[in-house]
Amino acid sequence: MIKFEAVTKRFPNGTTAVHDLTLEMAEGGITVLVGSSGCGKTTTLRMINRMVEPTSGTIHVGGKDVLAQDAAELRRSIGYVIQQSGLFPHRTILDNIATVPLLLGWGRRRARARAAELLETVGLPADAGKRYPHQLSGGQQQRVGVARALAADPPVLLMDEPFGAVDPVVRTQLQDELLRLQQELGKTIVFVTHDIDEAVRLGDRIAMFRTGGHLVQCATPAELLARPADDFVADFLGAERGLKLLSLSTLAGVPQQRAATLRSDEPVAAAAGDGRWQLVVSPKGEPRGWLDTDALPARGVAGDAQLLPVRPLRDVDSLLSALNESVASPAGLVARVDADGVLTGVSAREVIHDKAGEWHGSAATGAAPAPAGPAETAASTKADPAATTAATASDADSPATEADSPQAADPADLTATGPAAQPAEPAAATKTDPAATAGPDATATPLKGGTS
Ligand SMILES: Nc1ncnc2c1ncn2[C@@H]1O[C@H](COP(=O)(O)OP(=O)(O)OP(=O)(O)O)[C@@H](O)[C@H]1O
Repeated sequence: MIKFEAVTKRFPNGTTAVHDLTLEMAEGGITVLVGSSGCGKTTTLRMINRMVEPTSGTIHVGGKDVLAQDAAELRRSIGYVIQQSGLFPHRTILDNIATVPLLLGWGRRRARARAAELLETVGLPADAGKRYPHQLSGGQQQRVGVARALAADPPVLLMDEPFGAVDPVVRTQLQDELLRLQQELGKTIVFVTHDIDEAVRLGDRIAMFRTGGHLVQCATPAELLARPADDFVADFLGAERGLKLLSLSTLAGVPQQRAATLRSDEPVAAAAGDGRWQLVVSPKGEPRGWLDTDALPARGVAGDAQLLPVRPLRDVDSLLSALNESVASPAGLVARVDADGVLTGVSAREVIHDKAGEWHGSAATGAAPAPAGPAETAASTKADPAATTAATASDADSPATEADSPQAADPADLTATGPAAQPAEPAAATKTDPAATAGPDATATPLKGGTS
């Protein structure tokens, strides 16, 4: 969908921001550009919609040379989302979202109807449409920024650190939303971030740059983590890259075994001889907590206060979560539940660790990763709901396979003159210059799912 061929960008002050870049970005995928500050990510992104003109080389979008197209038209046809959302402060949310359709001459009624539809798409309530940007939280504003970029249904979205200014919780929510939307819409997305975790979570492919605008490696997240091209990439990925790799596989292929359970909503009487750790479940079968029977007087009665916390995981949860939980679990067992939260079995720490090692090995050798689909955990993994006790923790080894700012531009100017009136590359324009990033065309044009 997007093809860079021998592209170089040298700014008038002599800085080479991008050096001889040849890179292809697949249709319908998320390509994440990562690298340390000043390595040319934003410049690369902005050359796609000609907010920055390449010094040499060619860029094709959808088979067409961008330099052969009208710059303003090109910008309106490509979604663009920036860090500070770049909303117009004196325009309502609906009008902000409707900006590009209006510029494209859709007519007010149709443009607003589309804007209202998009509010819902990005998970905002309908009444948010009447508000002004300052009346929304930062995270909500970013959603509006995404909605605005999607307004004219562009095939390509450019996203420049769109979630950089929100707290980690909101950031994760926005990433989830983006992945959900991407499954629905299948856009070609180019996403800039300096956060490698974000890149691993979102990217189908990750392009890593180093200072001077050099592309060092472009690969899938698993390839990158398992086989970094050089020390620079390995350092950037960090000492925990082996663990990060585990975030890319799920628990689905990990064998389960039946759990020693006690079914009760009430304080429970621990039965002797059932092993040290028992999982107390509700009458419906939802895990409530671990019970250490050794800590009880013989045949003693346990109240909720004696239950140790359990954090059950589903098949879609990552191996990383499983490893983490297996370490945290007092029993060394991970409780597994189905989509309704009902216990299906437990997996032992050792089993999870082995699976993690296998996954790492296959990624490192480039072998196709074992499919981690739910099929591997057959329904037979379910513990018998009628059972109050079954295997004990000591059975763990058994192979239980049963188991930019709004001030940027005056909206009036926008509608009057259209984005085309803005120079593609304003003097001294940098990505922190709101006027450069949130100009009408900027707004006119600037959004993959994962396991937890
Ligand atoms: N308009 C400009 N004029 C001169 N130099 C520029 C201009 N825009 C960017 N640069 C320089 O080009 C290099 C690449 O900048 P760019 O913004 O593309 O990097 P980046 O990887 O996106 O950085 P960051 O992660 O800090 O946002 C930097 O050295 C920057 O100072």
